[in-house]
Amino acid sequence: MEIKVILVEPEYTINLGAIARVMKNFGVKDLILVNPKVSPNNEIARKFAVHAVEILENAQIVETLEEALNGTDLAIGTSGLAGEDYIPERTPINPEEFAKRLFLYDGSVGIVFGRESRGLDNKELKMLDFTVTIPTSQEYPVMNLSHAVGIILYEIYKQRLKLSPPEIKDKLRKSTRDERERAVNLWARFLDVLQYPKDLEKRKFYVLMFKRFLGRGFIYAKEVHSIYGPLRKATEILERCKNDND
Ligand SMILES: C[S@@+](CC[C@H](N)C(=O)[O-])C[C@H]1O[C@@H](n2cnc3c(N)ncnc32)[C@H](O)[C@@H]1O
Repeated sequence: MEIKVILVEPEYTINLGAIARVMKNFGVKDLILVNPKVSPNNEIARKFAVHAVEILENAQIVETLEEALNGTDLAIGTSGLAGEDYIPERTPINPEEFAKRLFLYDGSVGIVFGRESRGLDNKELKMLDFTVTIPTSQEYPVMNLSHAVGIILYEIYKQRLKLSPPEIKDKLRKSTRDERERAVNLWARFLDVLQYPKDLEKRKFYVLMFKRFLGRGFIYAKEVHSIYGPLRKATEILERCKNDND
């Protein structure tokens, strides 16, 4: 499993440095910066990175979150605002639960952190498979960006220590984003042919729920493949019935 830390529009050099340092502490090397507001090679960032300047030097800079997610099989958002359960983009799991499930996974995982000023918006969270929220005091739930990165990487590191490499390798292969996306598209097509629900917004919501369900479940490739056939068949039968009736 390969982990990438993705920072969306980071605003403070001190945080960049502190994040590079904590990444190295927990053995994570890949840093992607989406449209950063400060340079990773700034003197202050380098000073706070201490022995991890190479992480700043090798950081990949991209313009959009889409670009950053290219090549990731699983993309996780992080938010201090857990929100209500009925806001799907913000229905969270905690970092420990996330880290445990992560090690059943083989692919490339992008962990996305938001801006210091306003976090990630719902449109960005929608692009991700699910959200992780660190439980904190309700009096002040939103953490400093670099502290949040540290806690999540620490939880992953703890799990890494528990599992030996051969055990990890023996696990079945987990589904990739593309494989799950294919199932989501088939589900969307099925609902379109079924014309259910009539309300298009509601239909889109059902598709989003299906995507969340697949993402949060850490589904095996074999499992997701087993959805394709029945969905495709059901859609074909429905289409045929419709054509016969026309
Ligand atoms: C300073 S916070 C953003 C604060 C912003 N005012 C907001 O309301 O979202 C910057 C980033 O740190 C991470 N973060 C902060 N608190 C967190 C928490 N309790 N759990 C998970 N991530 C958190 C998230 O990635 C967040 O986007």
